[in-house]
Amino acid sequence: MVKIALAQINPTVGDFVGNTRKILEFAGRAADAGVDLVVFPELAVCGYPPADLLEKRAFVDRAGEAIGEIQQWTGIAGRPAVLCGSVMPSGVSEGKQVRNVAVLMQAGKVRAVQQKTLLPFYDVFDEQRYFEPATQQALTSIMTAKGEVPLAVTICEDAWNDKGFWPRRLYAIDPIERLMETWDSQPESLRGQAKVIVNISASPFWKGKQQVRQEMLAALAVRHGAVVAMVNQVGGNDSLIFDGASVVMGADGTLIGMGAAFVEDLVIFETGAVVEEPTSQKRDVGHPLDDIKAMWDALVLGTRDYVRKCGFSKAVIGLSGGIDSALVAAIAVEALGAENVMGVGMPSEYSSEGSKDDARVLAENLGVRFEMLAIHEGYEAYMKMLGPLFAGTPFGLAEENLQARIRGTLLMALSNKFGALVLTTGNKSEMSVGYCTLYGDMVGGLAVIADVVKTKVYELSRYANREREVIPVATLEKPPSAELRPGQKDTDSLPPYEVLDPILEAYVERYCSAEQIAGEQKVDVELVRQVLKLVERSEYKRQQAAPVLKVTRKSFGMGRRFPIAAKVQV
Ligand SMILES: Nc1ncnc2c1ncn2[C@@H]1O[C@H](COP(=O)(O)OP(=O)(O)OC[C@H]2O[C@@H]([n+]3cccc(C(=O)O)c3)[C@H](O)[C@@H]2O)[C@@H](O)[C@H]1O
Ligand SMILES: Nc1ncnc2c1ncn2[C@@H]1O[C@H](COP(=O)(O)OP(=O)(O)OP(=O)(O)O)[C@@H](O)[C@H]1O
Ligand SMILES: NC(=O)CC[C@H](N)C(=O)O
Repeated sequence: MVKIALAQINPTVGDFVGNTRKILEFAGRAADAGVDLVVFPELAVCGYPPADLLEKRAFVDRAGEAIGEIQQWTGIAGRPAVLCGSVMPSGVSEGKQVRNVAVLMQAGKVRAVQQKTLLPFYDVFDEQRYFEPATQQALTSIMTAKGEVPLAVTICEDAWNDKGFWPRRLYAIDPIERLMETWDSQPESLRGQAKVIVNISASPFWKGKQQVRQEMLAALAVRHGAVVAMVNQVGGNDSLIFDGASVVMGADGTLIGMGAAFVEDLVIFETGAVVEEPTSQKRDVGHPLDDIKAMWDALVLGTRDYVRKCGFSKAVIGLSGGIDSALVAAIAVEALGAENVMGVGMPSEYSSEGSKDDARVLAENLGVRFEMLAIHEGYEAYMKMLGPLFAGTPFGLAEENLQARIRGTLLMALSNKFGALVLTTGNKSEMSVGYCTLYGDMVGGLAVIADVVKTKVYELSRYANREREVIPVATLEKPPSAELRPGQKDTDSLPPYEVLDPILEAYVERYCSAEQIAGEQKVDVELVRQVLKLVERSEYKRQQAAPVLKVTRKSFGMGRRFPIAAKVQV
């Protein structure tokens, strides 16, 4: 019988002092609950993903010092063992300098160090760039009042290669299978005990991911007849949002415990020869996972953590009266508080009265400060300067984009003056086809909804209105328009979003061909090709864009790398 706590914490990358303090605080709470072992996520002492910070020797040394402090904490009698993710020198003369490890500490000593075996290298992950993989796995154990309890310790991706679950596996090795084989060759006294697989993770969110994790861990539990306990990091680190939602699976594959999603949590469960009910929260267990709610919560957490971990508390947003800026403002208010969000209306001569009113009503509904800065005079001044060069040319994109750029300049001026981060409002549909202006509406520090296609922007906006009308109905109902020339509508340049979005999802997220998409969506292949050409032609914009909060399997940014100066056939 062993009592284990999963400490689902929100570390900040590189903040060894703050992270260690948090680890010891959670360890203390777990100790008060009388657990034998408290488990922290992958790389908990330094935060995940540390990226090229791992190449700095001082960074790795500081991780060692943090582990030393935690080890010391376990030295006081009656305190639980601690299993914690860290980085350590690999000590090999050939190969990578560092290793990604789970360190088991008890009674003031390091009892075991298990190195990560499977290093993910796809999408947003780049672990093979830094870490030396483990070549072997060993069972470990902790001492409890009732004797020695064996444990199979793994690190995140180590659990993601089960042959029974994945139709095509990425790696030839299955560390869990190896550990379970070792289990069966243990001395009789240990072999008789319930099998426990502990997985320390930093597993970022995307829509549908919680379901995949639960199904995968359930499959592992059943195949090996083991309790599987996965502790996940929580919090936003740049583009990645970690949802927590740590999981305890019974040996029969039923979900017996789960951490709350998108907040820190401590999940405590007991297990022995017979799996018992967890003693901790059973929140979320058995509830259907709602994609829109999960995306909303993810965007709120991602925005809050990005702004705060970058040292800001306030945000400024251009409010056009349109749906994108309205949604971003609603997310920002939930993330930062209304008192920390400022909305700015910047009408031009092409802005409709309705749009100006909608922006004001939105700000009132949200309770945020709202200022109006008309851009007409500034626009006239620019046109006067450019007059000699533009003489004789028709009004066109240059003049349209100038309006967006004046707005961008004003927002950045407000940011500089008042120390508020500019939140950029472009959605994934626009970012895909390049329907946005460089140094104009693309300015800003964080692209909050650039992984949300326009049709989902509407769904999220309706979710924002779940309790009361926050986003004005007029904003939800009017046809999308950039209002950069008289009577402009998005559909002048693009197919309707109901047609466009499925094409984009198929191409951007699943890499389907034009023919596949045309067949799948029952649309003209030439229309599909036109859209795909826009996507290919606007890669340069995406590579200059602010970091995008990732909420789908394939978002723009570090997990989707395409050349710019290339000739791509679609
Ligand atoms: N390969 C490359 N690498 C680096 N830079 C490259 C480039 N190709 C062009 N460029 C540069 O980019 C410029 C063109 O890009 P850019 O100036 O941004 O503008 P552009 O893409 O020509 O126009 C912006 C489009 O977005 C629409 N818009 C704007 C604002 C808001 C919204 C909305 O609904 O939210 C829509 C607008 O109606 C228009 O259709 C070129 O003049 C050139 O300087
Ligand atoms: N009149 C305006 N006042 C303030 N900000 C504006 C104005 N027009 C555009 N912006 C800013 O530029 C962004 C791009 O807006 P635009 O209206 O061109 O396109 P959109 O994609 O329809 O966005 P939205 O749905 O927010 O209107 C807006 O989200 C907003 O942040
Ligand atoms: N940190 C990791 O090893 C993460 C990889 C894992 N497949 C996940 O997405 O959860």
